[in-house]
Formats: sequence, C-alpha cells, structure tokens
Amino acid sequence: MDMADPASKPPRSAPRSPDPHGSGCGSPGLAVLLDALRPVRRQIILSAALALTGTLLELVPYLVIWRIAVILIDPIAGSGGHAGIPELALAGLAGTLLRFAAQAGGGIIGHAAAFRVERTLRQRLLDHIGRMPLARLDGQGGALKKTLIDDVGRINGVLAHTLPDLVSGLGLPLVAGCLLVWVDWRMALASLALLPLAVAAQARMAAGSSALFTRWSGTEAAANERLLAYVQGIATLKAFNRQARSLEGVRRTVHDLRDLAVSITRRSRYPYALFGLALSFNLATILPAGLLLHAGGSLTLADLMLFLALGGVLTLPLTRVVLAANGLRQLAACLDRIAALLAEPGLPVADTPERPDGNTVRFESAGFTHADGTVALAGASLTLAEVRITALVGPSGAGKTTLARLLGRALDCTEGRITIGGADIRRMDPADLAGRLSTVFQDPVLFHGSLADNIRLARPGATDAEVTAAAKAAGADGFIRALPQGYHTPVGDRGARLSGGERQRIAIARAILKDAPILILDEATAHADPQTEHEVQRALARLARGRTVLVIAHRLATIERADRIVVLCGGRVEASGSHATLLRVSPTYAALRRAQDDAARWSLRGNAAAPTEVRP
Ligand SMILES: Nc1ncnc2c1ncn2[C@@H]1O[C@H](COP(=O)(O)OP(=O)(O)OP(=O)(O)O)[C@@H](O)[C@H]1O
Repeated sequence: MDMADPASKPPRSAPRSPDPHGSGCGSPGLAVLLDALRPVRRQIILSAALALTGTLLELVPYLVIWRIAVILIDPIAGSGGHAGIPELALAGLAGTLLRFAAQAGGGIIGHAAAFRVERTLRQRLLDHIGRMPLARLDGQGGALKKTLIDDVGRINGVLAHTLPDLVSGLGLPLVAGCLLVWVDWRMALASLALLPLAVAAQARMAAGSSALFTRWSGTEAAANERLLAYVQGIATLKAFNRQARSLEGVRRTVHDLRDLAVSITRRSRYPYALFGLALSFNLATILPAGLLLHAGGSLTLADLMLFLALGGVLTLPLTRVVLAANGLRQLAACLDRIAALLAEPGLPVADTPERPDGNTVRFESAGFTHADGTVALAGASLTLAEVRITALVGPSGAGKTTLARLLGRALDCTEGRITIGGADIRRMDPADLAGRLSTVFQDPVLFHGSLADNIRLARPGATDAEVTAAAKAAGADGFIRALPQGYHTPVGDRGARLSGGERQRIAIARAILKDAPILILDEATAHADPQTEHEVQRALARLARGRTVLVIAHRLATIERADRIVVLCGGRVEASGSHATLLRVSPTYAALRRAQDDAARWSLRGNAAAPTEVRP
C-alpha cells in the first residue's frame, strides 16, 4: 500500500445502519427493537402466552358459578340435585391456582427477558458511543443520558408490563365475547352495546395526540435541560448572585409543562369520562335486555346471572389496551432516538490494520475543521521524535488541544494525516493505538470507586504493589496514605473530593502504570504547587525516558528543557527548535515569553504594565 497516498484505500466506515443483522423492516426503531428481541424471543413469546393463559383462567370462576347456577336453579338443564357441584368447585379452585401460577411465571420470565434486552441494548449503545468521534459527543450529556437510561428503560417497561397488559386486555374480551355469543348472541350484543361509544370517545382523544405528545416531549426536554444547567451551575450563579434570575427561567419552563398538562387534561376530560363509563357500565344495557328476555321465557335465570356477572366486566380490560397503546406510542419515539444514536457513524476502522514500526509520530499537513466551519488546525506538519520530548506551545485557541485529540483519534483529521511508526493511525487497530498512548489531561476525570481502582484503570491486572509504585512515582503516595482509608478511599463524582493537584497526580500514576510508549501531557502540572511540581516533574522525567513525549504547556518555564519546542499559531506550525532559537526566530514564542514575564511581575496592587497580548 502506498502510504503517501492516504486516499489509495479508503478506510471502511463503521456500519451506519441500526439494523446490522438485516431485520428488513421499514422503521429503523422497530429494526433496533426486533434485533434486541432476537435472543429472548422465546422467553417473550412464553411470557405473553402465560399472560394470556392467566387471563383466560380468570374466566373459570365465572363459568363455575354459571354451571353451579344451572345445576341448582335451572329446572330444565340442571339435574335437580347437587351432582357435579364438588367437581365444579374443585375445577374453580384449580383454575384459580393455575391462573396465579401462569401470571407469576409469565411475569418472572417477562421481567428476566426485559432486563436482558435492557442490558444488551445499553451495552450496544455504550459500545457504539465508544466508537463515535468524541467531538460528536461534546455537550450531548443530557440527550445521551435520556437515550441510555430513560429510553432503554422504557423498553424494559413495555416488555415486562405493557405487552402482558396488551395480550390480556385484548384476549379476555375476545374469548369472553365469543363465549357469551355462544351462550346467547342477543345478550352478547346487549353486553357490547356501549362499545361504539367507547371507540368514538377514544378516537376523539387520539385525534391530534401525537402532535401533543411531541410538544410534551419537547417541553419536558427543555425543562430538564434548564433544571440540569441550573443545578450544575449553582456555585457560579451563587457567586454572581444570579440564582434567583436563573431559577426564574427554570420556573418558567416547569410552568410551561404544567400549563400543557392542564390543557391536555382539559381537552380530553369529557371523552375520557365517556370512555370509562361506556366500558364499565354495561349493566345499563344488560339488565333491561336480560329481564325482558327472561320475562319472555327465552333466557334462563342461570344465563341471566352469567351475563350480569361476566357481561358487566366484558369490556373493562380494553382500558388496559388503551393505556398499552399509549405506552407503545411513547416507545416508538424512544426507539427512534435509540436508532438515531446507533445510526451515528463511528470512527472509520481499517479492514486490515497496519502495525507501526516504532513510535515516531508524524503530523503530515494535519488539519481539522469543525462542523460549524471553525478551522482548529490548518495543516500542521511536525514530528515527535522517538525517545524525545517535544513541547507544544502557542496562544489560546492555536489548536494545541485539537492536535492532541487528533493523535488519540478523539477526532479524525479532515485533511492530511498522522502516522505512528509509518502507519496511518486511521488504519491501525484501535486497541493497538489506544495501547500505545497515555494521556494526562488538564482536568482529569476520576470515576466512582476507590483511589486504587482509579489508578488501576490504566491496567486492570496490576497488583497492589504495582499500583503503589506508580502512585509513589507520581508523588501521590503521600497524600493517599494520609487519607483515613488510604488507597481504599472512595472517590466521588469527577473526583470532587480531591484537589485539582491531587487529581492530576492520580492521573499521572495511571499513565505511569499504563507504561505506554507515547505520552501526551496536556498541562499536566498546571494544578501542582511548587513543591509537588518539582516531585511530579522528576517523576515525569523518569517516565518520559525511552518514550515519545508530547507536552502541551502554557507555562514556558516547564518545557524549556524539552528536546524540541514547536510553536503553534493560528492552527499552523510557526517555528520549532530550542528555547534559545525560538526566542530569536519566533515572534509568537517571544510574545508568549514576554506575556509570561509580565504576568510574573504583575501584582494585585496594579503596578505592572499592560499585559502583552498574544494572538492565535
Ligand atoms: N466544538 C467546537 N466547535 C467549534 N470550534 C471549536 C470547537 N472546539 C474548539 N474550537 C475552536 O478550535 C480552535 C482551537 O481550539 P483548541 O482547543 O485546540 O486550542 P488550544 O490551543 O488548545 O487552546 P487553549 O490553550 O485555550 O486550550 C479554537 O478557535 C476553538 O475556539
């Protein structure tokens, strides 16, 4: 393959389709659901069958009472004695026990399958998110949470509850209706006489409901977003005494939600009342029709009793169907969101990965332009020599972070390319690339778990001794041991209970433990105090030995001893060389140096000259 021509073999894109197994069904959301259901389809069918069986067994007591009534009071059909009643009573008891067994069994199997689908789908989404360019995920925390937690959770609810409700809500009226038609079709018609009213009321409620549901989802999302922003920014808002004003915005969105709920309720109150009445008040038609037919001698008392008991509740389960239909409508929106996320393209992966020869990193006219057209890196060419420290400096916005993100494939170059040991990183096995890189970010994230767990993240199989050695080398062992639970101390969200400098030392310990051949230090010592910084610098110097190192630093003092300093300005490499050389040849470097000297002399009493401005 010609490495000079990156276009010679375009990398294969990760599948865009949310239907990789080819469910062949029109809606992407439905395809996702069918795909997720495939491994548990037997359990789902069994759970639905048991739900239906349990529902049909609900009819047994009615039938038993009816047959007993026939025996006791019907002079023609009954035998006149009590023969058969004990058997019927036993059948009633057995039917009831079986009904509980079927419903419990169906519930257990359905829940187990639903949780399995939930877990599998969530894992699939997490894997997919892991393959997506990080830039695509920036600022998407709220939406991702909604899809990963709420939408996937709703699928669980539908499989475990809505589906059995739907099966029983449709099955019971259908079978009971057939039975009643068989007993007496005229009375069956009387039992269903109010059904058209219920259907009309439901149609009235359904008209325009999907537009309302979309409006509701939008208003709810806006309220959630405002609330989340308020809670996350409460410290800053308090500092500027703006919490009342910001809370007003939250209150407004919550009020919008309330107003919408009220208007939806108002709009549907009469149809809803009519719907409930029509389904639950069959006696209004059964009783007069039954009495008339009984008086006319064409309906036995036992049959009249059956219709009064069973006909009265015949259509009631249809309310479950309506609720289930609402649940399914909401599920469709959830599935669409899940399918849309799965349809987001992942970073392209090569069919036949290339293996780098060494760890020299080359940026070859590497450029990156954001979707909004902002050029973050405009064709930068530089080499990170193996076993050397290359420092990257430049004013804010020059593209330093972008360059580091491109190397880790958090983003892919929109022009040019990056190679490691001669291999285009887009054609490397992602695991190989990840294994070769260690990054210490400006603001490292610590996860739930102990401090030891957080260090071990870099190498899950590391022994306690290796974790401690890494922490010692990072200058973290001292403060960790000073904590009451030492290495077992739990860490809160984003390591909130540790200071910035402490979090950074944990991140450095991770990098030390990972022992990757290429190291990216993004302002790694920014939070450290002078004493700690000295320790950390020594640890980093030890760690850097024998590795390809890229240091991104604003404080020039920390990188003066780098093997080579590269000055980035406006997304391009302006110059590179030693500190002394750059002071002569790079106006940006000289300006940065002056700005830093100004800052060092600056005091709160305001005796310094105006700070030097450095433009990207
Ligand atoms: N998501 C984004 N969308 C659009 N433009 C962006 C985005 N992220 C960064 N940029 C822009 O890209 C340019 C380079 O940003 P980058 O973060 O790489 O600079 P930097 O040199 O690391 O800056 P700093 O030293 O302040 O961290 C900047 O102009 C920045 O505003």
